[in-house]
Amino acid sequence: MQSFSNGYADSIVEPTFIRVVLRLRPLIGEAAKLSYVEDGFGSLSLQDFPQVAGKATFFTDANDTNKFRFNRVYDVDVGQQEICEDIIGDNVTELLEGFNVSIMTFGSEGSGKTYTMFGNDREEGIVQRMCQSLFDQLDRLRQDRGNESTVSITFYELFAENIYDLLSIEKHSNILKTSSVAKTSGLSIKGLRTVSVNSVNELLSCINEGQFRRCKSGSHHRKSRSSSFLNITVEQRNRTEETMKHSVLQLIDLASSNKLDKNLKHGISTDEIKSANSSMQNLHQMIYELSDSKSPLPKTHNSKHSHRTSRLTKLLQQAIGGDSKTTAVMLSSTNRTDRENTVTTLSLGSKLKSIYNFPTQNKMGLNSKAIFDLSLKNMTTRENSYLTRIKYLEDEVSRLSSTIQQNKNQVLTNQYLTEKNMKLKDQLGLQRKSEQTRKAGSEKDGLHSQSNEKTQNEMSDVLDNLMRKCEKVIQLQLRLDEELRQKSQISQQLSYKESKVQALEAMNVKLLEQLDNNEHEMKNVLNTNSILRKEVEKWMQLAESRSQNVEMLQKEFQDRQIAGASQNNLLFLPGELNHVRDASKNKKGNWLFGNSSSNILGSRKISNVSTGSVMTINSQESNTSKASHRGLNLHAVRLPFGDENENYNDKNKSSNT
Ligand SMILES: Nc1ncnc2c1ncn2[C@@H]1O[C@H](COP(=O)(O)OP(=O)(O)OP(=O)(O)O)[C@@H](O)[C@H]1O
Repeated sequence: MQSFSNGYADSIVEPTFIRVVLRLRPLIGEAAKLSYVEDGFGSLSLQDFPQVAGKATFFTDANDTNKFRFNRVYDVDVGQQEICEDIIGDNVTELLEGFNVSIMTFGSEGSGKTYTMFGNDREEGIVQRMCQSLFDQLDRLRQDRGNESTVSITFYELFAENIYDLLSIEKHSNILKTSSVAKTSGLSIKGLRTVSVNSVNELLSCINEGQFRRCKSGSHHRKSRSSSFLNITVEQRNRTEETMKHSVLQLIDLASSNKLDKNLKHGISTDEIKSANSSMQNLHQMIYELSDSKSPLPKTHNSKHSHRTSRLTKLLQQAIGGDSKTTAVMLSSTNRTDRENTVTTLSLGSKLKSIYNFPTQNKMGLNSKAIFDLSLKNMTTRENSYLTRIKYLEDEVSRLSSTIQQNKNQVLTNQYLTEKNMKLKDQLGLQRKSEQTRKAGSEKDGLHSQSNEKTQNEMSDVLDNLMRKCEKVIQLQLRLDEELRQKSQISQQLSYKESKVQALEAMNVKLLEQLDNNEHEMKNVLNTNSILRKEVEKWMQLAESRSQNVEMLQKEFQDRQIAGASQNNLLFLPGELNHVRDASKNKKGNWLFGNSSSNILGSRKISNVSTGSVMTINSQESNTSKASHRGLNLHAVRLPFGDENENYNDKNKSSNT
């Protein structure tokens, strides 16, 4: 490879081909797919494409007509991250070594140029990833080698051969003036804003601002036909090594390469369509010319001439055939209906791949004259940018001061009118008084002429009229005051009532809470009651069954006692009790009757007898005793219930013993 000097001491120029990669865009919806074969070595063959409209010039190789060669082909299924990282590759490192770097996207409408360069809401593009990598590496160089660096950017778009500043501080950016640089066949843009940034966030927010302005500046076709140029300038100084590096990263999102039909409506004027089409045509032509030139010599007469045809080609002077390390990203559709555009893109890509660039390492000794020239140039650019900003701010200040002045004048006029009004009122009062005095005087004297009297009468009428009006105004004012007072009273009452309503509502809430509590307690009591009721029923059933048992036992006992008595020959004289002493202590029961000799005479159920176990009644005292029983003691024994029987048996036993 031949080397050339670029004019700076120690700078080496190494001619190198532009790196060209191809990204195939996935199909949208149900579109029919172009059949192609990617051989894995950067060659793409279109299978169903023998020729397009006879444009054999599109083919890269006369013997191998369908083959287009690239440095790499990314098929439809390769993701954004992998593509971006591969494209960025060593570019940031080379930039920081002092080489200018250019990356440009190229393709027809909707092929994914902006998506690949700037990404979208969900995925970052080349720009974001490169900016991050740039600041990461600058940080590392500062820490490891003590490099001091400054980063500044310009961001503009070219639409229909007009340049607009995307970082302009004006709301609507104007067309910027340009002048050709004879030496380099490049373009100098006047009044372009340069912004210095200190962090990746500052840089990205500037870029987002510009990109937002570009997308919002008009119809989709306007954006599609515009090319954006993002230039990031990096300056690094190393005081230990006494070197300085200066490099520019150019990120170019080119306008769509397909022609726009000027007979259709696109939301842009016919002139603009014409200009955009011819601008793109010039670029295609330049690419063909440069690729045909087999000479690796930089800046030949031909190459300079090729760049001069339009502003677009002049702006691409550094990237195509210039001093940049350039990567061209060709974006292509795989849709069968886009075949013609695809072939154009593939052909241009193949052509670009055969163009020489002449990357130069811009590294200088710190004491060299070049560094001062460069610093001077940078300072001039910055000064221009500051001057533009200062001018804008001055305009703003003067606009605001004139608004303030207008407001001030208005206030002064108001003050003046109020004062004048007051004076007139005073004058009116004085005139009225003097008129009254004069009237009184003239009545006294009777010397006034009739005409004077008439004038005076008229004046006095006018004055009266005015006074009446004034009085009316005063009355109206008073009425207004009164109404206002009433309104304020009503509003006070209303607020009082509102507060009362609020208090009542609060009370209501409390009462409802209490009611809830009571209901809850009531439920608890009812539950307890039902449990108790069940208990009582259980106990009653138990009592019932016991009383049945007792009755059975009692009966058994009675039967046994009678049987026992007959066995022991116990004899009772038959008797009858009908005498009751204490009714409250009486109990129903079966009683045995007998005489003092313990003979059971009989058993009888009686209703009213004392609960005492044994009653002894002298039959002689009894009113009801029968004659046959007189002189005998009658014993009556109540047969006890249940457990009472046992006591009785015990007693009986003890009395027997
Ligand atoms: N490889 C891809 N994968 C997924 N979506 C893509 C791809 N390429 C492009 N798109 C989507 O297609 C749409 C058009 O892409 P983009 O705007 O990047 O195209 P363009 O070439 O810049 O178009 P134009 O020149 O008209 O401005 C966008 O919504 C984008 O997100």
